[in-house]
Amino acid sequence: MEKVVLVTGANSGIGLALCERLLNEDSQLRLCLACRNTQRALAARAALLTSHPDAHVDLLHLDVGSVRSVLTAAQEVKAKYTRLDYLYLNAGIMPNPHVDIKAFFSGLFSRNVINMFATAEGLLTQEDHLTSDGLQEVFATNLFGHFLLIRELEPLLCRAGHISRVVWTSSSNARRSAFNIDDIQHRRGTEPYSSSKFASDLLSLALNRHKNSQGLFSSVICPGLVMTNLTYGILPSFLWTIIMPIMWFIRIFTNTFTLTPYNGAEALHWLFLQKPESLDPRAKYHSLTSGLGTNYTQPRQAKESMYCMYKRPVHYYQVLNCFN
Ligand SMILES: NC(=O)C1=CN([C@@H]2O[C@H](COP(=O)(O)OP(=O)(O)OC[C@H]3O[C@@H](n4cnc5c(N)ncnc54)[C@H](OP(=O)(O)O)[C@@H]3O)[C@@H](O)[C@H]2O)C=CC1
Ligand SMILES: CC(C)CCC[C@@H](C)[C@H]1CC[C@H]2C3=CC[C@H]4[C@H](C)C(=O)CC[C@]4(C)[C@H]3CC[C@]12C
Repeated sequence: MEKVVLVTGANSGIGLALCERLLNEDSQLRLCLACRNTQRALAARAALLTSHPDAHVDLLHLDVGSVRSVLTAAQEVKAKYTRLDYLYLNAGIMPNPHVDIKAFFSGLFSRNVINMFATAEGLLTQEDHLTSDGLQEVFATNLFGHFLLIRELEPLLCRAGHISRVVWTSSSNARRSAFNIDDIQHRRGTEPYSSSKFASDLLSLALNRHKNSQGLFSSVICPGLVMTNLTYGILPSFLWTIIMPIMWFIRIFTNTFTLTPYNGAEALHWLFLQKPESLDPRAKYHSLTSGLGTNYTQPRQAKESMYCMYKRPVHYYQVLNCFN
């Protein structure tokens, strides 16, 4: 049977670009687009079939922010497929973002300017709210729904004699200081996005520790700064019109400014081609684009502070397991 690949948040941005790239790589794939909005999912499927008329593209209704939806979708996947080779955990949100304009202008004239553009450190806060399950929405969507999905799909992901891969779309905005193991939903802070992305890095480490022996391998990537619905939602559109030429100019000097979804999907695509044994479970794989527009993937080791947390991933995994 053909390889089966499931992508969450596949109807736009980096997820959709990844699907296009995977089909360019292997037109025999069985691709499952897991999306919450049926109309947008149908449009994405139609776009993929226009460029790959013979492709197998299935749709799965999945709202990763809803526990019930994840459980139902997982049942459907188990009933439909006998294998699952790649699970791309890409859906993500950054609701009600606020840019600290003062921090932006002081960063602009500091030595930290490149880092500020690459990571948005100290620039962005969000207003989170509760889902109908009573969870913080960013935690539920970016992390917990995906954790639950992996757990429910274990019969397909952890099979004797078979290798499966989980790939998280994390971010360079993931910050250890935004994460608190005693407040894993980030109820008390203003940087739920940073917290949820750091948590996905931590969970990936934990998954490797727990599941490699059962044939499941997890990796995290950072797509760089990509212009998608998520980024466009951060500023009013007229501001983006003014800023965009500057962004393309900075791109010449800054390889993390991947800018297009195609470029941003580079590391996701690259991981698809790698053998899991050759990967570093502690690295984050970055999509990068050179000034001349060449795409490449580079592993970057987590900071020392992450290693200090190296015992914590297991603890975090246990906390999540007890969560529901
Ligand atoms: N753009 C960037 O610069 C960066 C993005 N990322 C990460 O990349 C990933 C993809 O984002 P990007 O392509 O930029 O943005 P998009 O907004 O284009 O894509 C996000 C996707 O996630 C889906 N999604 C959101 N919430 C849910 C949900 N509850 N259930 C199912 N699907 C959902 C969206 O569906 P819908 O259309 O229904 O909203 C959409 O398909 C995210 O995890 C983001 O955090 C990381 C670093 C940088
Ligand atoms: C106040 C304006 C004149 C200028 C504001 C610029 C900002 C809107 C952008 C500067 C840096 C950008 C980002 C950096 C990192 C991204 C990160 C890796 C991610 O996961 C999601 C998107 C970013 C936060 C992105 C968003 C726009 C900026 C903050």
